[in-house]
Amino acid sequence: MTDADFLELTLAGHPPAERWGETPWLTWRWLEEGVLELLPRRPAAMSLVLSAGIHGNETAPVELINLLLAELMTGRMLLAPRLLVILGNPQALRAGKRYIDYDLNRLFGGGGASDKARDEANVAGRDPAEKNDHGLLRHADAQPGHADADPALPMGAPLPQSNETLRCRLLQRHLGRFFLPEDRCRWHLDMHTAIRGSRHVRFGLLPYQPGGHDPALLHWLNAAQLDALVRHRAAGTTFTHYSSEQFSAASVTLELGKALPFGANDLAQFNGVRAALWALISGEALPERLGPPVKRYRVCRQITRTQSDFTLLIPADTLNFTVFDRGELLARETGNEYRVREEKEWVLFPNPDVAIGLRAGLMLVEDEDNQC
Ligand SMILES: O=C(O)CCC(=O)N[C@@H](CCC(=O)O)C(=O)O
Ligand SMILES: [Zn+2]
Repeated sequence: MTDADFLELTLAGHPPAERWGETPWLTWRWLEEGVLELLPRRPAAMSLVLSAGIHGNETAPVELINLLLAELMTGRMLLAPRLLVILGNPQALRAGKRYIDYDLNRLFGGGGASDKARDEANVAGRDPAEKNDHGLLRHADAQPGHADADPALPMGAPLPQSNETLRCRLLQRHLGRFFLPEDRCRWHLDMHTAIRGSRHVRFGLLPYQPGGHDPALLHWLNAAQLDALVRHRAAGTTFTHYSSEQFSAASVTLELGKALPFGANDLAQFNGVRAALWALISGEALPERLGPPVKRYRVCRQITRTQSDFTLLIPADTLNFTVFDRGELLARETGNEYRVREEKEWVLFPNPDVAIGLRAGLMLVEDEDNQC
């Protein structure tokens, strides 16, 4: 595959003619569509999962990964960690859609706690009582391809098999196989882009980690010149929650700009992330932090759509990280109103087009105590 291109092959739906190969620094294996393992010849101090394209319309990080692979596969770049590269949802990437049947990033860990439980846990700042039941993908955490949940499927019912339920199980199996019991350092960087524009263009979301976050990961995020970091305060069903909870990986979801089609991205916006990623992978020193310190937030509440008449009152052109004042009405539905409770709250990922039971937005407060 040295001259071929991982992304091109994945989009074409063809495996490479050769399914393994080597350079002076590494050996590689195409494990299956969108899953490539690269192992350094020298002993590695880290096992790193690098994923993108969990949502098929989020293309900039996929292009970044492809540039990185071109360097590695031609022997121009050294490889320091054991590396598993994942293009999360090849069918959705081909279709240029967030997902085909369900939102893949609401399926990991078997569903488990409902979004309602996460909402309550965010307020209380604790893990929801309901924990994951592995292997069973449940309706409460899946997002059908239309705004309303399928009425034939009661909340909590097992999901029918689909592109995303299958892909989720497969990716979970790959993580289980890739991470080794003897690993001393496991990282997972899952790269996304936001649907709407953001006041902070490059930011990270740290999954809930009761024991706190790995200082080496926080240092790397700083060196990657991120503008902001958001700390989740409840367990979730994202890929990074899964790797963090199941494998004690230092995991982060990176959000790089706004979702655009392949070829329309300005990758120069992500030069900082690119430099830090290249340094991590080639085992070189991390770049210095430039500019102002990372702005820190934590999730204080999740807005969850629970009724069919749910109305989000946040205007469609509102940027992520727009601030709202105490008392402002954000959303309403029968029996429920979402108003800003804290003196100031910042909105993230407001989305009226989600299924009943799912997250329609996150509300954040500043997290200036640096307790990430
Ligand atoms: O812009 C949006 O509304 C969504 C962008 C996106 O896909 N974000 C991830 C964040 C995962 C997390 O909360 O850690 C997602 O929604 O899955
Ligand atoms: Zn995404």
